[in-house]
Amino acid sequence: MSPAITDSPPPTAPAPAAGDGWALFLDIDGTLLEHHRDPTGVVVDQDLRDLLTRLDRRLGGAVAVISGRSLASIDTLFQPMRLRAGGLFGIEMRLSPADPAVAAPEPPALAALAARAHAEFGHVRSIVIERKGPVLAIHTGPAPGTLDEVTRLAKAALPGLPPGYRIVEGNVGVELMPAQALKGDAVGRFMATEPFKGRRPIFIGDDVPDEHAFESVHRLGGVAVKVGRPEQATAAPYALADVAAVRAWLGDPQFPLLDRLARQEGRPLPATETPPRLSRMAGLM
Ligand SMILES: O=P(O)(O)OC[C@H]1O[C@H](O[C@H]2O[C@H](CO)[C@@H](O)[C@H](O)[C@H]2O)[C@H](O)[C@@H](O)[C@@H]1O
Repeated sequence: MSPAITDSPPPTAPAPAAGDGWALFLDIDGTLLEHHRDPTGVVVDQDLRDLLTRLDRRLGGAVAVISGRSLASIDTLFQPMRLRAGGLFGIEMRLSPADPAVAAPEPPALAALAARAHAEFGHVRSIVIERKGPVLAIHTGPAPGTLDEVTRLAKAALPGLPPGYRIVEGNVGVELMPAQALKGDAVGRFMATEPFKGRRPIFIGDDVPDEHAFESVHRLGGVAVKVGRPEQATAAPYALADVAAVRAWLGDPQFPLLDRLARQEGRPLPATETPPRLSRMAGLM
């Protein structure tokens, strides 16, 4: 943790400059990008590339995406950019932008489950089966009832998968993943390396796997921000309404929350001082 941030500044001290002492971790789908029925249908616009480039420069390179997508998928989306990234919930790590995207292998039992899912659900238009090596996603979208059926199939297959596999039920589907697929661990690995080391992490995410990262940044003295779905329980004490709000907040040249948090170190923000675009989740702080 950065001494410059953990040592509360005296009340009269100026707020630290926006780029000092912070590291930024961003989920992709539902946080930086609006959802699309087909995972390959989302498009990264030039504004987002420019925003990430500016943030990276401002935070001295301490910016990474932590996603359920594979590194190859992240590279395809953001090309020609090469981001620091934790892909497949941290199974595929790229700690430095110079590192290549190395794909993790698919266990045979998971390939067999993917084939079964295709046989059972391949005809359902709303269902998309995404094979990502050691992680299998079955996206159900908003179709009523299909989530239950898909979850039943995944649960029945679980005992046949390698030890440690688990099912994560997300907002619009299920993902089967090995034990080491934990976004919080990916954050921890970045935080142990330059240029993240000694900084204070911020994680912004919208879905169930992001909760592990929220808890991780809390342990590291950081800040967790949940996007959307205010009705869901979350470990994140801060909230942004949607993708547009995330991008507007990240794009604000003043970084208002960061400066304010630094001034308020160790004390919750009074409700009246909550910045307008970033609201605290009711009852969580
Ligand atoms: O951790 P994230 O960056 O949020 O990635 C989570 C999953 O995102 C993608 O799936 C989700 O978004 C798709 C595009 O909007 C949508 O079609 C799908 O229903 C959502 O589940 C991605 O395809 C997955 O591999 C990620 O695990």
